[in-house]
Amino acid sequence: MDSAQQNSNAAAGGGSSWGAFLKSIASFNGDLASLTAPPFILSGTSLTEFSSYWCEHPPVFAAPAKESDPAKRALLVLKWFLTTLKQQYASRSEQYGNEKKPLNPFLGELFLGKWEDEAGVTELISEQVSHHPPATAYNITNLPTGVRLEGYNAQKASFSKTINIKQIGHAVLTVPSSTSDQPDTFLITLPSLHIEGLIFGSPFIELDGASYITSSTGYTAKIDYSGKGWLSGKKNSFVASLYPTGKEKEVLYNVSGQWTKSFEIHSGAAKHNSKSTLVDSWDPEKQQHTPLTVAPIEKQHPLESRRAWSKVANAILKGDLEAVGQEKSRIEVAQREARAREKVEGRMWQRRYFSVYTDAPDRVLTQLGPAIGLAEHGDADKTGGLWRFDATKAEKERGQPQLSDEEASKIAKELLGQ
Ligand SMILES: CC(C)CCC[C@@H](C)[C@H]1CC[C@H]2[C@@H]3[C@@H](O)C=C4C[C@@H](O)CC[C@]4(C)[C@H]3CC[C@]12C
Repeated sequence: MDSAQQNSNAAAGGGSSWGAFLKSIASFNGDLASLTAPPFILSGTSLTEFSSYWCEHPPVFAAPAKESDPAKRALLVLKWFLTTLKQQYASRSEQYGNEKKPLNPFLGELFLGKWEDEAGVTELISEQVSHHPPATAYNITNLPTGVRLEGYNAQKASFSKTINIKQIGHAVLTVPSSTSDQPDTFLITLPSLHIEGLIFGSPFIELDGASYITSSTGYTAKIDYSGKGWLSGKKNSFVASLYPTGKEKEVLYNVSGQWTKSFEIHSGAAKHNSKSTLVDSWDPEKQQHTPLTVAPIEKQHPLESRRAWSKVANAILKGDLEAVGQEKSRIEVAQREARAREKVEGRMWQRRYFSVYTDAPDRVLTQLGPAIGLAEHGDADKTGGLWRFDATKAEKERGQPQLSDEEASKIAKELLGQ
């Protein structure tokens, strides 16, 4: 019996808590962390890890740096964005047969790693920068080309027929220019999503609405998402177009397909137009992905995700729900105590790699936001601030010596109760 069948039996009431879970969803208050999900839905992976989904294919991420024509560069950025969707939104359901509920990161949680392949070294820094409201910030840099993605996001959930999730936040891709000192900047919005298959006990993600990428060189891409029964009748479908900003009808390239399967890029407004030619295509089945390298757990900082959550993750793997509860609550209690100490001592938790951008207004949002409906404030009130990568802090972190075992144990005790 495969996992979808098992879940479906569970959903039919085979002694599982799925029915109770569905009932609890119906009275859902919008707080995803508060959902008590049945064991098969629990994941031992924290949301801070999800930032790595932006770079499954580093050569595709870095490719825009080698293109000097601004329209073709914008197309390469759109292509890279589309190639990330499968891992971002379908990797758990493809691997396990159903979407899973990730671990809710604690403030200061880190996920650090790097990819090494023909694109050279690409570094990932992901940090939980806010707990109330929860927000994760990330910075990904391809060292040889300097192509850099930074962003932050939070999720706002609501219930209407199913769980609907709006992503708050945005990403900024910087691509060094071969002709000018000023790099090209691409402002990226994030798609909304909802959960399908809840009733059958095998939830999976479907994207909806539209998301945008707009560039400082004057090009905008609009991506329209649809599921089964909509535009193409196929799940995970999308159509995208790239046009000079403000001239939506003057389409230079159109892209269509399924973000979980393959897609084609054609010139002009329509795929089947006699003047349109096939420019490029992508089939994830035919592509190699580069695995992310993460330090072995014992070498990680105590606040690094896999080390901090290792006991919870092991308990989830064993299906030992009592231990899951105990280990999670150790972290939660220690975190509450840490916040209380900070309050008494009149200090704030220091983020290691990101700072709230206070020199308002933000240059990128002011310049590019209006073209795609993003406000200057970047929804900072819903993400605990407008977060930007702080290179000075990162440099300082790099210079830090490895913690001794005693120092690591002290941090783990004080901040994680371990
Ligand atoms: C399975 C369900 C019943 C429980 C709810 C789980 C819910 C909190 C999870 C499910 C999918 C998660 C999305 C995920 O698809 C991908 C991303 C992209 C990444 O860049 C940022 C996080 C985000 C939006 C996840 C948030 C948590 C979601 C909605």
